[in-house]
Amino acid sequence: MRTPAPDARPVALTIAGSDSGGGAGIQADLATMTAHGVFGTSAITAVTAQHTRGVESSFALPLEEVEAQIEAVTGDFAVGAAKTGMLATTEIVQLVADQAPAFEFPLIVDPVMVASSGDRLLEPEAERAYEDLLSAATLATPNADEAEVLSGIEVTDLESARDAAETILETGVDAVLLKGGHVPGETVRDVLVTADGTRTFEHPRIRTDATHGSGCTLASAITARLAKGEPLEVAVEGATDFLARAVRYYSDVGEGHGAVNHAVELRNAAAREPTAEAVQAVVDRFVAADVSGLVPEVGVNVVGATPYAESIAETAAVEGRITRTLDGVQPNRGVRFGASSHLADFLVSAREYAPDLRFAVNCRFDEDVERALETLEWPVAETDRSTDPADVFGDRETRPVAVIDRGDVGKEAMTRLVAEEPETLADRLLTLDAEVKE
Ligand SMILES: Cc1ncc(CO)c(N)n1
Repeated sequence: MRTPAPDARPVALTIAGSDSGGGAGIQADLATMTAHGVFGTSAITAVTAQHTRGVESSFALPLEEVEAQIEAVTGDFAVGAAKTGMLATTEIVQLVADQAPAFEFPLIVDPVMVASSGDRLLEPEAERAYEDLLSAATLATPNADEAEVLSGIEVTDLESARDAAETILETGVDAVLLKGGHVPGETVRDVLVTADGTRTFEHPRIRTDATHGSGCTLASAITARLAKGEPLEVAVEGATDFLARAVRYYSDVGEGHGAVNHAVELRNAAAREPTAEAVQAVVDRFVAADVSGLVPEVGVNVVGATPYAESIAETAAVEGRITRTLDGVQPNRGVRFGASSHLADFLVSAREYAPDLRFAVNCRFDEDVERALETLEWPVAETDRSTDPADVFGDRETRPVAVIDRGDVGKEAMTRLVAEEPETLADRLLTLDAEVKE
């Protein structure tokens, strides 16, 4: 028999409703906990028939069954943190409020009242019972509408958000994270208020309605991080960053707006090795074909971004670039993440507007290259220091495959090729090389 190799992980608990649509509720919570390396347990309060367009029906479980689930989990597991989501009825809110003082772990209360589709998920009478539950909680995570219900203060800006959060603190909850997603503006500001003060977490707003599951995902990310032992502010910062990516790279599922992507970080991490291998394969083709004729003074680099890359650290490139040798071209060192600065920065900026672009290579620019590009009739864009990447990559119809920079005093002229796939990138450079040699 084989020796088992147990994997001990922190445990988190979600007390929430089931979303048959998978984006929100228990399904979002468990996926988010898994994505954080935490073992997720659950107590289901209600079953909803739901999809990306709305809630078709909702059925609250008998109180004893909710209680039995919470007791089953807390009586056996070393729960590190718990969260509540949809609690559906006054009785369930009251049940959790009665149990919460005995919890030996932090409790995050996401006071779910209305789904992003506009459908109610809590009976209106239950709103008052939340005060009891909050008195035993570590953190409440209301959105602007829920904060208004809980505090009586309409949240329209930072100041009213702080006022509402401070009013909610009077219930006895240790901290309030008032989420800014529902407050208009180019920047989303989530305000964390505790007895010690206020801290704001800012993210550029993402132009999408695919926010189904965002509240559940944020609260679960905080819960998972607290279960792992992160201090509250660190957990909130990490969780808001996690959600920003989950929204930008949302799951385009269902006929409605889609759902947040709980797996982005996991998938991005898993894509690192294949991305580095793809860059290496492109480099190998350039070495085999000997692209010496296209190598500029500064050398050639090949950069590959993981599918959800937003920083240079998430791009792989040749350390020391590819340079000319006596017989052909050679990479100076291996492929490593964060090895390129210029070309990687170019690719990361392009990805702000063309997020499916994943690979780039730079090469020489001169009259021969310009002539070859004209013959090939590729879409070409021209940039200089002042060009905004939005103008180059913003429109999918006119997206260039080559971007030329004619250079400046002390700055070598350069061609950059981009592609969605590594093979396409290599084909393009080799085609250009052949055309230049014509
Ligand atoms: C089950 C469930 N919980 C929470 C939300 C909030 O989005 C939802 N839509 N469905």
